[in-house]
Amino acid sequence: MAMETIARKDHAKAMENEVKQIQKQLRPGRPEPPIWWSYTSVRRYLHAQKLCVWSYFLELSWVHWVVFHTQFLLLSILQVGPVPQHVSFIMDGNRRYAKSLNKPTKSGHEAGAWTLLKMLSMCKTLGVKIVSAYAFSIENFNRPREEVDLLTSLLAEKLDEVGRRALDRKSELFGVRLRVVGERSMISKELNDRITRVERMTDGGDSMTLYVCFPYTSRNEIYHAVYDTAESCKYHGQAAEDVDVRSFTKSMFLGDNSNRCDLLIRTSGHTRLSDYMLWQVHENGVIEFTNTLWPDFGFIEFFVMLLRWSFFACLQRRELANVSLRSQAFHLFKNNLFPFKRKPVSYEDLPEAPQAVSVVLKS
Ligand SMILES: CC(C)=CCC/C(C)=C/CC/C(C)=C/COP(=O)(O)OP(=O)(O)O
Repeated sequence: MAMETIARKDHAKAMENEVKQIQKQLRPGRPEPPIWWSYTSVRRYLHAQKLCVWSYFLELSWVHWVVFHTQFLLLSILQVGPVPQHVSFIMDGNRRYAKSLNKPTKSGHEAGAWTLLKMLSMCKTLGVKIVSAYAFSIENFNRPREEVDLLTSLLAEKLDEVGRRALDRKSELFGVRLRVVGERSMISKELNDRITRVERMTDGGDSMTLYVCFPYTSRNEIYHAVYDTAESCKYHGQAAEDVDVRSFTKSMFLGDNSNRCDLLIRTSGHTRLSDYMLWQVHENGVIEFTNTLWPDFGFIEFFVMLLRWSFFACLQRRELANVSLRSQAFHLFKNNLFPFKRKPVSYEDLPEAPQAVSVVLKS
């Protein structure tokens, strides 16, 4: 037992040293290429329509500059309204994308990984605090061996890249904290160690958390939460009544962030959840489906979804505050057109505060 503890401590120490070394190597600015909020799908459309000249025009650096700043401006406008706290993606359609271009499956998954980086960069600019992505479901282990190996090695590679960018001050992803959640007992020890290393590297990130679900299914997560809760009750001698939704939610893979998925997006035309985020999408959460294949999913479509979400969040909040659109418009006009000063009310004139207040949400 003692030997085992010593060995575990040695292993943890060795990993910590390795992380420090990587951080040291990364610090003296070896910048990654910028993640342009590129317009791949627009360019692909132009190529398909044989409008290649326009496509080359989009490649010009000053056009890039204009597009980048327009996108930045639009996101800044969006920030005026409510912004989703947690955005989640079901990244579907990578293989169909590769097939449509007569390319190997690998290039589809690589393009998909790049799209995820683009979405991360956009979400971070917007101020989204949590992003999660379905990178691999437990059922995906039934795919051909070569594809499973390809996906696992791509994931390891891309996680390193996210880690590097998260530590690079010049990168759009600086300050991102990375977590890989799911049935990690199903992946090899080497990959688990590599993931843990990147997780530790990005531990200090406080601008956004990225949860990569790998290998994951919601039912498996719920099973683990039930199991852990039962075990904890047994250990602490608690009764079933002591378990509430809040503590149960906390014991899920996403911990404190398990109950807050505001916007879930699934690409490629399938309108099902495929056992993903069943617990996390809360009562006011919105699910968006689009026919676009994941690697083609770009700024415009994402922006429209965010705008729609923001609009409905505004309506919901107004409904909760019990203020009608008409009365809001009336007050807006009244206050702006006839800005009469109200008579000041002295503190003594106010009625006495009630002894107790009960707040009930109107159904
Ligand atoms: C940084 C990081 C975490 C990268 C993740 C890499 C990545 C994009 C993984 C997605 C893998 C996947 C199973 C996609 C589903 O498309 P599909 O293969 O089911 O395509 P299809 O619907 O066309 O068959």
